[in-house]
Amino acid sequence: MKASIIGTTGYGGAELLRILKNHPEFEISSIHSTRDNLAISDEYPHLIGIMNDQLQKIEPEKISESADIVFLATPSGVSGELAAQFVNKNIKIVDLSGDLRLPASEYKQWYKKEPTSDEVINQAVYGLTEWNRDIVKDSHLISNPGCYPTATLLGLAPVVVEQLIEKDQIIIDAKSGISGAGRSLSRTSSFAEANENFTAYKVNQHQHTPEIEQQLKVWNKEMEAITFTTQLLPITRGIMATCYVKLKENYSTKQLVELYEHTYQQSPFVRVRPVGNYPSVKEVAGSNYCDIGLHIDERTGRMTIISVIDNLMKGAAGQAVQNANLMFGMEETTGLEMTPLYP
Ligand SMILES: NC(=O)C1=CN([C@@H]2O[C@H](COP(=O)(O)OP(=O)(O)OC[C@H]3O[C@@H](n4cnc5c(N)ncnc54)[C@H](OP(=O)(O)O)[C@@H]3O)[C@@H](O)[C@H]2O)C=CC1
Ligand SMILES: CC(=O)N[C@@H](CCC(=O)OP(=O)(O)O)C(=O)O
Repeated sequence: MKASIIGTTGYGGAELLRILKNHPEFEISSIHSTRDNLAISDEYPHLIGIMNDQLQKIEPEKISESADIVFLATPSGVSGELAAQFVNKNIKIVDLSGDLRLPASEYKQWYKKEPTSDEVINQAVYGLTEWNRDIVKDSHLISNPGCYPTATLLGLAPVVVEQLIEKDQIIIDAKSGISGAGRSLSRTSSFAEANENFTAYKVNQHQHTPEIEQQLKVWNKEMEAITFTTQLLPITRGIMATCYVKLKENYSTKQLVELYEHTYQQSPFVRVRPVGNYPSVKEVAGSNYCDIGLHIDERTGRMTIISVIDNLMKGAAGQAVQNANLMFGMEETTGLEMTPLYP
């Protein structure tokens, strides 16, 4: 199967290259950039001797004639326009941006950008793979989830689906490594500002808030607004979402660990930790795993759920390929069974 990548020079694009270069079924047929005078190894010297392909112009007509799938690793605001140019062509599409995840009116409110048309958005299937395998398989257009929503939703799903928690008491304390902000330079992600620092940002205003709420409502339409805080960790990769929920009845930690194990027993990329064991971001770095640990505080009736992913893998390119695998009838693990890079 032939795959093209647009936005190749970004971090998500580079991670797609790393995965697809070693994928047994996908072959990278073309890589694209707005700067088509470069070879990818000019932009990324770590690829010298591995991949020296020339970056090409972004020409949807040509790409859809030569590839079976295109990955849009482009910024929000750009991806939607590109998706609109591919949807009626004979090519499958996986978009890594936020452009297709929300209805147009809500997108405008949270992203403060012009949305693409509802006609395109409505064709997209939300690619939270573990919960949407059946619709992902039959889709031609995938809206890949955001990095924070992936960690958060996989952590919350079992207790929301089983309706074990209060509908208006979810608090999510989330932290991301700096690669989550992409490769462009900015003051907040510069070394001097981020190193040995720890900063909260977009408090109660993060664009992933409605994406999380929307999916919680799919699982249980009674669910109400969440409290969501995002923070910048001085590490390169990794997200930890610590979720606090209020249980409706008394359960032991062991009972809920068993529920999580049961829920995810057919999900090779979700690893539930045993009682008393909590994951760290390093333990999933470079891999497509989402590791989840949990504990119930019997004094307060609250449960703490700790969910970690690598933002560039399960939070972006890894999940994108997981979805692409299903779209072409492959095992979802194909080309994605990397062991985490440790230490
Ligand atoms: N980083 C992460 O952890 C995650 C990222 N995402 C999403 O994935 C997408 C890619 O993210 P990331 O790789 O981090 O971002 P980067 O900023 O690192 O890269 C984005 C790339 O998009 C290309 N681009 C920029 N403007 C345009 C344009 N007008 N037309 C076409 N291409 C353009 C650029 O390539 P060039 O200059 O070569 O054209 C750039 O390298 C974003 O939508 C992001 O929100 C989702 C989950 C996690
Ligand atoms: C650390 C950091 O800055 N992360 C980014 C994640 C952006 C992202 O993934 O954007 P989408 O909305 O397109 O998914 C942020 O919090 O905005």
